[in-house]
Amino acid sequence: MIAVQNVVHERGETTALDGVSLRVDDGEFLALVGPNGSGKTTLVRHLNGLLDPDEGSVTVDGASVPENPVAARTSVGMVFQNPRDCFVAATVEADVAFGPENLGLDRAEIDRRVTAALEAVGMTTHRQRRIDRLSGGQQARVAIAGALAMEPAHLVLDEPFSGLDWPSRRTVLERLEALSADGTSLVIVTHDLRGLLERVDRIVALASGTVAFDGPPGAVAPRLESLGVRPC
Ligand SMILES: Nc1ncnc2c1ncn2[C@@H]1O[C@H](COP(=O)(O)OP(=O)(O)OP(=O)(O)O)[C@@H](O)[C@H]1O
Repeated sequence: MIAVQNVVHERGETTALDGVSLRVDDGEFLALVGPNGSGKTTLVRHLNGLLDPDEGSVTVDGASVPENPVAARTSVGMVFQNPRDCFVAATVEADVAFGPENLGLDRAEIDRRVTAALEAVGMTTHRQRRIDRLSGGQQARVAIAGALAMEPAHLVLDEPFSGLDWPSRRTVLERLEALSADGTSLVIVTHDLRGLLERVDRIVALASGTVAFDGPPGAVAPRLESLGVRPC
């Protein structure tokens, strides 16, 4: 379980998070929405210790994230908004294998994970290609595959669908839904709820660093426009 309690975070002159509390249970599938600058990226960066709160607490499976950032980075997988900055190897296969290799897994298990992760994002046929020769959308899919291959207990994806075509988006969503059914907790930061409203358990909307809505998708639909989210 991920638990965020009364987190305040100042970024320069801005109070990016102003007393945010949020709980994500194991297996829960949550979409985090809100207008530009509302604090979504700042919030999710607290979940694996990339940022520390000025006030309040963040725990993952009962352990304080600021006190155990290495453990948090293992149990909370993260797909960043700009995947280009995060590749560590030259080819698709080597990049997706990098995380599992660092977990010390044997070759057969690494191969199984790489194969499954590339299949989940529709990139099987690109396995041997150089990442710098891929399109932006293909690179975004490799970044998602890299996180999937870690098989983390919790997975956070910050705007994972920018640049993904509809078939890739649907394939990834189906895989995420299956992961959630198997007990992985999922947080997706997005401006676009297409294909998500019927899949997620909860929507959380931020506005000016505070939680403006936290509830089931059925309850958010009439309020989407006022929450700064495109109605589906
Ligand atoms: N590195 C930084 N230094 C100073 N202020 C920052 C920094 N990063 C973000 N901010 C400020 O913190 C606030 C929250 O930004 P954040 O990136 O968390 O919003 P967001 O909801 O993810 O936005 P978007 O939808 O545009 O990605 C904004 O007012 C932003 O200007």
